[in-house]
Amino acid sequence: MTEHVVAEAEALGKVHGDGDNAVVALAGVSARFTRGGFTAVMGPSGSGKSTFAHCLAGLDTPTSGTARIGGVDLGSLSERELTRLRRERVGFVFQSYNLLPTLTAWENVVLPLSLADEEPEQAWADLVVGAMGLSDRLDHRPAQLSGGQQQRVACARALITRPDLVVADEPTGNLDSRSGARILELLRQCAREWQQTVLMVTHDPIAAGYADRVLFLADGRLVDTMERPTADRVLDRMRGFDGHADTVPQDGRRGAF
Ligand SMILES: Nc1ncnc2c1ncn2[C@@H]1O[C@H](COP(=O)(O)OP(=O)(O)OP(=O)(O)O)[C@@H](O)[C@H]1O
Repeated sequence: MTEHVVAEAEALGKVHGDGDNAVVALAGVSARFTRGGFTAVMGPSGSGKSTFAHCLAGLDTPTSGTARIGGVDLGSLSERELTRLRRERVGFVFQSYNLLPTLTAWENVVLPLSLADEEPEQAWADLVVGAMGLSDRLDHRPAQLSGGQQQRVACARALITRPDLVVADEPTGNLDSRSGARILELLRQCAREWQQTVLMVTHDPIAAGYADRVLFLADGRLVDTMERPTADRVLDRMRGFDGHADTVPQDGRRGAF
C-alpha cells in the first residue's frame, strides 16, 4: 500500500535574533508524516522539539526550509490563509488544555467549526465525543472538569475537523500517570482506528512508547529515528544523549520514512 504523506518538513530551520545574539532553535530538520502514523518527538530540553512542531503546524514561521500540510507549502500562504489552514487542517493539543472557560465542553469541542460558521458532522462528532468519554459531560464548563477530562475535550476539539495533522505538545505534562495513559491510548486510537496523523512532543519515554516512531532531536538537528519504540529503548537512547548527541549521524531523509 502506498503511504500517503500528509505533512512534510524539508530542511526546516529557525534562528531567533541575529548577529551575536542569534540562537539556532532548528538547524534543518526533514521528516515526513504519513496518514495514520503516530510520531513522537523527543530530545533534551532546548533541542528544538516545540519549535519543530510549531513550524510544521504553521504556529511559528521557519527562517529556512519548507513545511507542507496536505501538499500546501505554508510559506506560500498569507496570514489569513494560514489561519484558515490551521483551523481546518491541523488539530492542536497543548499541555495546558487551552480551553475557553466561558464555553461548555461541547462548545469548546466544536469551536473550530463555529469559527467558520460550520456545523459538526453528527456521526463523527458522536464517535469522537463517545471515544473521549465525554458524552455525559458536554454541558460542563472546563472548571467543572478534571484535568484529564479537560484534555479529552481538547483532544475532541483537535479531531472535530478531521484534520490532516494532530499536533500534541506535551499533552500529558500536567496529568497524573493514569489520566496521561488514557490520553496516550486515545491518541494511539486516533491514529490506528481513524487514520489520523499524530505528532506528539514529549519528554517522557513512557509516552513516546505509545507512538509508532520516535524522532530524536539534539541541538536543533534530527539525530536519530526509532521505529516501534518501547519506553525502555527510548530511555536507553535518551541516556546516550549525555555528551554524545553530535556523534550520531544525521539521516533525516533516509531509513524508515
Ligand atoms: N523566542 C525565542 N527567542 C530566542 N530563543 C528562543 C525562542 N524560542 C525558543 N528559543 C530557543 O530555541 C531553542 C529551542 O527551543 P524549543 O522550545 O523548541 O526546545 P524544546 O526542545 O521544545 O525545549 P523544552 O523541552 O525545554 O520545551 C532553545 O535554545 C530556546 O532557548
